[in-house]
Amino acid sequence: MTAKVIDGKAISKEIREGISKEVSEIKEKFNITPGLAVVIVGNDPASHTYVGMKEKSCTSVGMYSEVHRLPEETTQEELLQLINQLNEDNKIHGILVQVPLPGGINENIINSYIKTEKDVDGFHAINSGNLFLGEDSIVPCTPKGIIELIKSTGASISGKNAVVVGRSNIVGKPAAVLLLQENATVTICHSKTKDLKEYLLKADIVVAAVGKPELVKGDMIKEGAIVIDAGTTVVDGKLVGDVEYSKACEVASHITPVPGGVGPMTIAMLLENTLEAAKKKCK
Ligand SMILES: Nc1nc(=O)c2c([nH]1)NC[C@@H]1CN(c3ccc(C(=O)N[C@@H](CCC(=O)O)C(=O)O)cc3)C=[N+]21
Repeated sequence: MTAKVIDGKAISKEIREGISKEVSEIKEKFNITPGLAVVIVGNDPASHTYVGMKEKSCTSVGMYSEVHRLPEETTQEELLQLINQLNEDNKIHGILVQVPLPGGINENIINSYIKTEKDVDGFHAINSGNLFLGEDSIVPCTPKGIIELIKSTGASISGKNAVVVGRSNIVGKPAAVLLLQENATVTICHSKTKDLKEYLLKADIVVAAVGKPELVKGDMIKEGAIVIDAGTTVVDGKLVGDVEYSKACEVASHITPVPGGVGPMTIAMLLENTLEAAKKKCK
């Protein structure tokens, strides 16, 4: 079997075009321009690249974008002050604080200060709690994009064995909850899992989100599985996923490439969440 490539770049482009149309409509009808504020603290080059991409996508669909680049030595107190200011700013419908944050700043405390309706990352405890409960919530961008990519294959998720590798709050855990909501049988594997291969060989759907280059080998994948690779590690200046791509292509039915898979969808979902947040202000 040679896997079909799930083209995240093309799918996200279509989504962005739809968003762009909706942005023009609400500008015209309600005189509201959806606005996103991104906050980044410190000098991590990869994080600055991602933030630059978010800014560019935002303006390309006609949204308002502002980026706050803060120095490494920013205190939690100073960051909270900025969040409060953005919470009160009517131009801003979405606030995203890029993670990881420098040591000394508690991510969960920062996220808890963001107004829940502006929490376009879906990291606030109220949003993650509502997601967990199956209530309406803002859904974290990467996991939301992952579900869309799986659905783009036309396969149904219900009743499938899904294995999520990784248990981060931003990808693994919420991805597992969303898959469960779609009625998959979900297993979460992580660094302490005894025999990763044993679990993976039963998986009809694999979501790899650990950030360990090529941890998931081709021979760990079941014939015909759908493989979603959310890993993005830079190795020798090149972006590498969590899946041994060329080998996995020989067994999977569908697979996402890195780059060009989950990454662009994450940004499309961020725009979608920002648009939704702005639409709540349209009356
Ligand atoms: N509060 C917060 N929210 C996030 O959503 C968030 C974050 N912090 N911290 C870091 C991760 C990472 N992330 C990516 C987004 C897009 C690409 C992306 O579009 N990548 C392109 C290629 C990029 C390249 O070539 O370097 C691709 O995969 O095709 C990657 C990674 C969002 N994150």
